Amino acid sequence: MFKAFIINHFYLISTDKLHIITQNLGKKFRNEWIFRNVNLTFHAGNSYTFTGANGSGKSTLLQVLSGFMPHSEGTVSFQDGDKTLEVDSFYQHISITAPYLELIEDFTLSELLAFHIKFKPLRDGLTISQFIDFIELPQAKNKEIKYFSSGMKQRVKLGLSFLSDCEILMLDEPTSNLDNNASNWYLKNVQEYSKQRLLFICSNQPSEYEFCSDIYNIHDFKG
Ligand SMILES: Nc1ncnc2c1ncn2[C@@H]1O[C@H](COP(=O)(O)OP(=O)(O)OP(=O)(O)O)[C@@H](O)[C@H]1O
Repeated sequence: MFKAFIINHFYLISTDKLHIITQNLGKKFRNEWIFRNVNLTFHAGNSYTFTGANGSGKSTLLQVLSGFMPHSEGTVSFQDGDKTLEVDSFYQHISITAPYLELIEDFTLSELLAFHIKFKPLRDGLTISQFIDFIELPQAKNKEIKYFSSGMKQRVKLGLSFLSDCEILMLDEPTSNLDNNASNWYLKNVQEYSKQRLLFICSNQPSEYEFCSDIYNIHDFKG
């Protein structure tokens, strides 16, 4: 019993390092509140999904949490142990895959990755060539991104989230444009590469988040 407590205690310490806390967080566009009174704490080592109808505010909440979009009331803070991080530094800890975030179309895949790793290195010292094998696109390494299919682009975006060396993954509609094979590739890797990290998913497809521990419906934050 005591041992279990100790193990649990250490588990909590080791996964609790980075966390995000929201207090009375709200966002409105003009006079329309998209969400209000969001009081949640998100811990590294856990996965969280936001569901809700089209236009309900999933992507908006994700962007507010990331610090990319300003909120209208309340607070969102990143805690690294006892330290509170500046909002300007949030991005260093996050990798986002979302339909509204575009890849640089004029680069080849190899050029894009060389550019990316100047800002966010890959985990475990992975090389560009290993990354390209991971996303299973070796034949496209010298092809310009503008000639990629939408599913190929989605693999690149997901690969960058899975393999970038950062603690927080934010995946908005992660399997959009993916065929069955690629959706299975996503499901296998999202579980593998979210271990010990903080994972957020915005989705209306249960198959994308079936493994997720905490699921929130945006409609619960309308009042
Ligand atoms: N920059 C903006 N200015 C004004 N309204 C916006 C802006 N961005 C989003 N909205 C509105 O906020 C609401 C929530 O949009 P959001 O994209 O967050 O929804 P969503 O739940 O992610 O939708 P979907 O499932 O279709 O992706 C929508 O009514 C949208 O029109």
